[in-house]
Amino acid sequence: VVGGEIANPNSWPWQISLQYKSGSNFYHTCGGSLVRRGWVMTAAHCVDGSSRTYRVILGEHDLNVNSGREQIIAVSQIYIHPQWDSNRLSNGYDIALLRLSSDASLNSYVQLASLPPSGQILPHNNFCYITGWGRTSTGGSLSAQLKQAYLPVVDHKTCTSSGWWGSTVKTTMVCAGGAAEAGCNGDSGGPLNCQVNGQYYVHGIASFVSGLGCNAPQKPTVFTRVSAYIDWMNSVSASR
Ligand SMILES: CC(C)C[C@H](NC(=O)C(F)(F)F)C(=O)N[N@@+](C)(CC(=O)Nc1ccc(C(C)C)cc1)Cc1ccccc1
Repeated sequence: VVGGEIANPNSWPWQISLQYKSGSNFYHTCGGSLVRRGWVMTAAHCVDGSSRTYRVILGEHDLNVNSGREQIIAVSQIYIHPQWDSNRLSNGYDIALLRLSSDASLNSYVQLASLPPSGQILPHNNFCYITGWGRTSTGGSLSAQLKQAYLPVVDHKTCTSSGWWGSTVKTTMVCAGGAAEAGCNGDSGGPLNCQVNGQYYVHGIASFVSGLGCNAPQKPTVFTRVSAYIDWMNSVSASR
């Protein structure tokens, strides 16, 4: 997250750290959201095509400190959207569901995300926050502690205009930010937390930022629009 501030610990209790194993260590690679006690929602590009071993950490705040609030659970199965194509990021479908090897325990540090109603489109400037442990500047380092940044929604009409993202952005995506604050590598898969009627809903999954810079002008952070994939998620997690 570029800009913004360190979040109050566990104030986004559905945020998870997705980590992959390399050698005998695990490394943070993406964010994600706990959507059911045994299911995490993240970006397809986070778990693409690799035969890696993944785990999720719930109740996390500082990646380098064990607070005792963390729950570390292995990923037992990965369900990537069937129309996802890693060579066609601009087609969308950048969404995946991770089945956990055991159910998370819900408490004040670990809670389920609220998902929006199917098809819901938020208005321009809707109040949202991005959260994550991603780079704190373009080419910078990851943040050890969870960060948050105010990222208001940029409507589709603005986001797809010339000078902005143009036709790269589809209606199955949500744009947010476009000023000094932005998502960056390592925030991928994490939530865009949007306030609707005083409650936070995970309305986006961090998908991509400009290759010119995480907070390049007129290139807001682009998220997978969660409300476009409610039926798919229900079909996957219902039967398993
Ligand atoms: C892994 C890629 C596919 C997605 C990755 N996503 C993120 O970093 C996210 F925003 F989700 F946190 C990203 O944007 N990676 N970049 C590497 C940029 C990138 O790949 N962006 C991008 C944008 C559009 C497209 C397609 C839709 C034209 C492909 C890649 C980050 C970056 C930005 C500036 C300098 C250095 C690194």
